[in-house]
Amino acid sequence: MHGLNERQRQAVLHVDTPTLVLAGAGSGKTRVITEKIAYLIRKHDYKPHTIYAVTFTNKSAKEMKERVTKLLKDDNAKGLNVSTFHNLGLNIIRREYAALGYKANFSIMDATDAAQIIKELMHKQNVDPEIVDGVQWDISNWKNAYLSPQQALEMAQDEMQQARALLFQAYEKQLKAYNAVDFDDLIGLPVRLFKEQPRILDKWQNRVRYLLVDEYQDTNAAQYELVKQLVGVQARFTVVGDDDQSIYAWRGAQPENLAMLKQDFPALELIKLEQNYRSSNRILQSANHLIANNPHVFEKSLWSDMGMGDHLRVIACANENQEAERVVSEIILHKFKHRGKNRDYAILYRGNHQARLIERALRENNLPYVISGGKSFFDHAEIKDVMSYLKLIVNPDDDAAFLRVVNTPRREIGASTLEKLATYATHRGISLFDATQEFGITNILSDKALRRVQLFGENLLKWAQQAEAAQGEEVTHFVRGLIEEIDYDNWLHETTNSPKATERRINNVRDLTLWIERIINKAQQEDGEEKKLASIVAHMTLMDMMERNESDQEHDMISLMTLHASKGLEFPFVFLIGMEEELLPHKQNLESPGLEEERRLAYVGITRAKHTLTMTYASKRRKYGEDMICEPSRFLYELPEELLHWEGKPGVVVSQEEKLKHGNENLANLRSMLSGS
Ligand SMILES: Nc1ncnc2c1ncn2[C@@H]1O[C@H](COP(=O)(O)OP(=O)(O)OP(=O)(O)O)[C@@H](O)[C@H]1O
Ligand SMILES: [Mg+2]
Repeated sequence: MHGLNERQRQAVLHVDTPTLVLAGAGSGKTRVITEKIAYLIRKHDYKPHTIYAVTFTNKSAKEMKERVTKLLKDDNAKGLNVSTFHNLGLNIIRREYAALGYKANFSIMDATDAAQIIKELMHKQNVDPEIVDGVQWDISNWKNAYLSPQQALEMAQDEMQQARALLFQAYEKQLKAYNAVDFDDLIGLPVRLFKEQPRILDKWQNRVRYLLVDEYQDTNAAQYELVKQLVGVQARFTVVGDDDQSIYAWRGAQPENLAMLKQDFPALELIKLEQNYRSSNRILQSANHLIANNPHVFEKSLWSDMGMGDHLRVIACANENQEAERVVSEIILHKFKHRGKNRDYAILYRGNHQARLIERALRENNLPYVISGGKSFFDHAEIKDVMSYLKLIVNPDDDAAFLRVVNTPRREIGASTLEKLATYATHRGISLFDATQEFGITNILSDKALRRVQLFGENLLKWAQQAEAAQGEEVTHFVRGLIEEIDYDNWLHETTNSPKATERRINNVRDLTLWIERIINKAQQEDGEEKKLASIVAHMTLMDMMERNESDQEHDMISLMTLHASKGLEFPFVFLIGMEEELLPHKQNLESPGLEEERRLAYVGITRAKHTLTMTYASKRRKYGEDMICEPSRFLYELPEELLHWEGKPGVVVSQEEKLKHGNENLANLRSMLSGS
């Protein structure tokens, strides 16, 4: 615990009473969690596998495990459970699937899969899409509030709500038939199971001897329930959070959970941290000043002994192109002056679409970058195809996967054949895959169709058997063999417009197999485990772009990410772009309580910076094919004037001349530095 301040030490030392650390950004909350895990293992003889820590992203889970391993040096941190809430839920379901009425190799449906299922259900049941617009959202909310379809139906107040609740019911039935769970189920199912079967809960309470939760302010009702269940009356837990950083209300997060803790656990020890170890005082004071505009559950005051630091810069740009160029030229210059590493720089923005121009500018200047939390790797059609094959091979009940791959590549199995097959399967209560294996279909399909369906079925069966037999490296061989056998590269050639796009897609598929290989090797090296396809598929479904890039991140690259994805991270030099009305705050959140959430988002962004923070806004921005005049964000005016340095005036479009002048200055600067070095 060397180097912790007094309050942090207290937070680590409280082992017998539940502990809440409530503190602002950069005050060492995450640090408390890692130190506490090490302390529990060292001084309280906790076995690592009895400690469970929950973090917000896969990336931070990985980082936390590494930090603890380092802290423990020779002591063994093997078996320590650090994961996201969703991964924790998945682990519970993996062990308890039978009690939940699932078969071992259940599939996990992501949001796109779920949307597809809902679309098909609407079509099947002839529901007017307009009536149920946004129903996926409702379903997610119901699940996060752990309401059953029955309860949703009872609560419905008009026909429209009824229609939605009925769709929810059908959706749940469909998932079950596919032996599949969706993302919300990963939390919801364990919660329900623990409610209904106290003996299983007992077992888990024994397994989870100590629970730690980071970024607690972003837990939703279901996640809080899971925490309460797991800790039980023993209440051995530590949670850390910052209500000012709650940015997931739109996903059901309830910052009130912070206040609820005191009610639910009267013995709760509340510890506040006030020293910030991350940012210069100018950055810190600006952040404090901004967030003071929000109503507060708990008052906090942060200080730092990192010196005043530079002024925060606000740069006016003529338009979004100039903004991108300017940010990139600032980075080039700064890197040169300070011999900065690429990885010291982060460019943060409100929405993913803002990354495009920045990316282009970075590429043009040969600056390596990595985007976190952008369009998921899994959203690419080719990745969906291959993953669907793998899912289906692992879980033959996954009809959604079956339908995706049955004609990819083309097998000439037509819509009417599929419909007959589906009717047959529904009638007999079996999956499409199973139906292909049955003799009964000979009576309903034409000879030609039958042959094709049976051939596909035989192949599936063969692959399923091969996959079942394979472990470790054999799994990689199997996946490569499969892609070759279905001649997938060729299919991409045939169906993709440009050679360049084809190449990109083939590379994506290659990346996927390389990634599978990495997962297998890692499991072998770290835990001596020979992975099977089923666990690899489950593991991968839970990952996001962030984790895929995890190995890249260790390389020297500039980070690009949304404000949401930046939570918990820190960078020496931060650029916050698009500081404009209707962008940040987002145009759909211009009024309370959305506006407060936007302000917290800005607060999160500002507090990522250690040494410098540069904010930019454009006076004009192209939206929907039109140039729109933009106003600087109101949040800029909520920062203390004396700590800012404005470059260019608000609302004044920078002329071509000025732009040129600036460009020339930059060049001249660079030249003089080059000649000086
Ligand atoms: N006692 C300490 N002495 C020196 N450095 C510290 C101390 N505590 C934390 N730090 C450092 O301060 C930085 C911020 O810590 P940490 O990430 O744990 O803060 P946090 O409260 O979790 O922030 P956030 O709210 O953004 O998640 C880290 O670089 C950490 O190593
Ligand atoms: Mg943190």
